Amino acid sequence: MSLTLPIIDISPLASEDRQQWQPVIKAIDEACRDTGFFYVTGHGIPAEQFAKVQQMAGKLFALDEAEKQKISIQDSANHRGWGQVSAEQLDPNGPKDYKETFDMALDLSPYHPQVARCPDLYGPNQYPNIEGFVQLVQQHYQLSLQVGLNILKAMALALGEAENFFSQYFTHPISVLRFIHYPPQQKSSNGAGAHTDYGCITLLYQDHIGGLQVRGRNGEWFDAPPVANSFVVNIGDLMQRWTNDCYQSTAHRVTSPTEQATRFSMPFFVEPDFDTPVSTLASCLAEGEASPYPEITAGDWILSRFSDTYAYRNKGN
Ligand SMILES: O=C(O)CCC(=O)C(=O)O
Ligand SMILES: [Fe+2]
Repeated sequence: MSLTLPIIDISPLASEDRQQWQPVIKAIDEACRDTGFFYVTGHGIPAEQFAKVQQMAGKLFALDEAEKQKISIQDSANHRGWGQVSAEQLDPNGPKDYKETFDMALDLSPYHPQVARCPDLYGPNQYPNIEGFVQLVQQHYQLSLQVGLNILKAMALALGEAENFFSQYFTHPISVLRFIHYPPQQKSSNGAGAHTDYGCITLLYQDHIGGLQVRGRNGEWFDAPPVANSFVVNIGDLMQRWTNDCYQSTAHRVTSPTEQATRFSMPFFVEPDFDTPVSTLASCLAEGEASPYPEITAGDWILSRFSDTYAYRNKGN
């Protein structure tokens, strides 16, 4: 089944002329209130940058298992590094995910005050020993964050807030850049189980292989095929809560490639500072309506969702 997701050129958001933002704000608002999934182009990251990062990720996944084990996410207190195939199970009722992963985020020394505040999410990254790796992924993290903040600017304005409403909470963001490698399987089967994302929004770069599927509001699954030089953007659960369900997170899943193809994707999970107070936006409540969601910090919310997904995090290590 196919359902066409909107493709929104966000390049006008970089203009000094705020009038030019209006059609983009409107298109993003409509997409967020509808399927909660859309493509963005005109984000400013050149195709060559993605090619470089994908090549670097290929070097990482091609390392010997023993080398990758040295940076295992299971040995990281703050969820960084390499995750082996089947470490994750996004759909608690489905099979384990047939994918390997690498997670990186803000690199803070263990003595940074934020680490004391939340050692589960802040702290050092774990990097492979590959020339140029650290510099490239850190640069890519910053570029992705800027795109995320630009989209959040449009969302804030659409929701009747100041343009920096969301970006004010990105001093020490818990946003994560993730590489995913989906090895081929014999027959078409689960690569990543059905799930919603936890945070504000996700920017997903996917290569040309395909396999991403989105559950429409009518409950049917449809393909979200690759679109060159785009991000697929979707709403996460934290944003759903923040907006009192005006913007809803949408379930999605990935089917493994078959035959000899391997798939690469790279989500960037846009998540604010750990201590961000998340309480329902006034514009998302009817007059006199009490919010159904008590205030929570962004970090406490993300942590509660993590423990549902990763078995190893519940085993005391
Ligand atoms: O690999 C993909 O296309 C999607 C991955 C995903 O949904 C996730 O990691 O949350
Ligand atoms: Fe996802």
